[in-house]
Amino acid sequence: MSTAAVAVQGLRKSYGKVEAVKGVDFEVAPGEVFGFLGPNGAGKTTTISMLCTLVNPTGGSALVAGHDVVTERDEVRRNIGLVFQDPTLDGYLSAEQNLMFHAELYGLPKSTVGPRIRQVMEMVALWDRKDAKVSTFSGGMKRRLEIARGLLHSPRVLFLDEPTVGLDPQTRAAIWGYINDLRRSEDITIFMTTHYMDEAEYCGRIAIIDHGEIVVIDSPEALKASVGEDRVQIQTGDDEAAIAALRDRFGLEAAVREGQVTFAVASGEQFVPRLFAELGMPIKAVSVSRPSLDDVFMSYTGSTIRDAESGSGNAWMRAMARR
Ligand SMILES: Nc1ncnc2c1ncn2[C@@H]1O[C@H](COP(=O)(O)OP(=O)(O)OP(=O)(O)O)[C@@H](O)[C@H]1O
Repeated sequence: MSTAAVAVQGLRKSYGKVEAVKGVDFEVAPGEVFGFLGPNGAGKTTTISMLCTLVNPTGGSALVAGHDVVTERDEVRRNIGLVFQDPTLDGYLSAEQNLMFHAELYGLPKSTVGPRIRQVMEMVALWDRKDAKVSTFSGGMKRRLEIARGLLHSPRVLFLDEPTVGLDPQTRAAIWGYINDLRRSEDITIFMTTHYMDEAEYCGRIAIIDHGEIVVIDSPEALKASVGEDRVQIQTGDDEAAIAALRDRFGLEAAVREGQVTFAVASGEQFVPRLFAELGMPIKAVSVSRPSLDDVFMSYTGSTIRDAESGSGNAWMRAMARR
């Protein structure tokens, strides 16, 4: 039997003709923070829903905490905590009452419930608001309370589906502070999905998922190192002419990404003086950046995550991708 916290083989899910997840394989080690990174519609929620036993797979297999998600659903559920995109807290109840309700659902021993509720609420800095109605909470406070609730029964694996979606940058950073603290204080594995690049940086390893398939799995550092080249973006008066000039004069393939002519070169800063001297047309602005997870995503899928979400990733860029 696998000792992995999560072990997935050939997992698939189709909704009619839509193949939401096309056969994914991966393992998550105990104690790891593992992230699924991909644009909206890539299949992240469907995968996490299968692992949490909320959706039945069409094919393949998955073990969570050593239990099969199809044949041992109750065991899986006892061993996992869930924080999903849509809040499921009861606004009419106080924060503490919401957690008590959850404790009852999970049949936690009465003697341990009080101290454990206090412990998890302190973890997310909400103990002083325990008697307040949840309807008076901000979005960030609700998400923190959901994380506390997800931890209440001491799960071995905590699943977070887009844990900071819709929150402002400061609140997102604070939530990540709590998640990192809890990883140190609780013996727990975290599986999360995100379409935020900066959020993926918090993960020990990430799987990039696109159109229902895992494109690559590695640590954020290794993925960035694998891209190697810098990203250069320029603004000129004529994007088409600039793309043609880059191809003709430098042999570079460029495309308009997020509104700017974008291409990759080995040493961007050294290339810029040549660009100004030899492009043969005025350049209004230029920026050079080291490979980010954005570039990793683009390199492996042929589209930036934002363009993929707006549906403007094109076939030409896909052809350029490494696959
Ligand atoms: N219940 C369903 N019935 C039909 N199609 C579905 C259903 N759930 C998901 N899909 C489709 O499966 C694909 C993957 O959706 P999924 O929600 O897993 O993506 P995602 O990466 O989690 O994106 P998001 O963050 O927007 O939820 C999409 O094409 C979606 O329209």
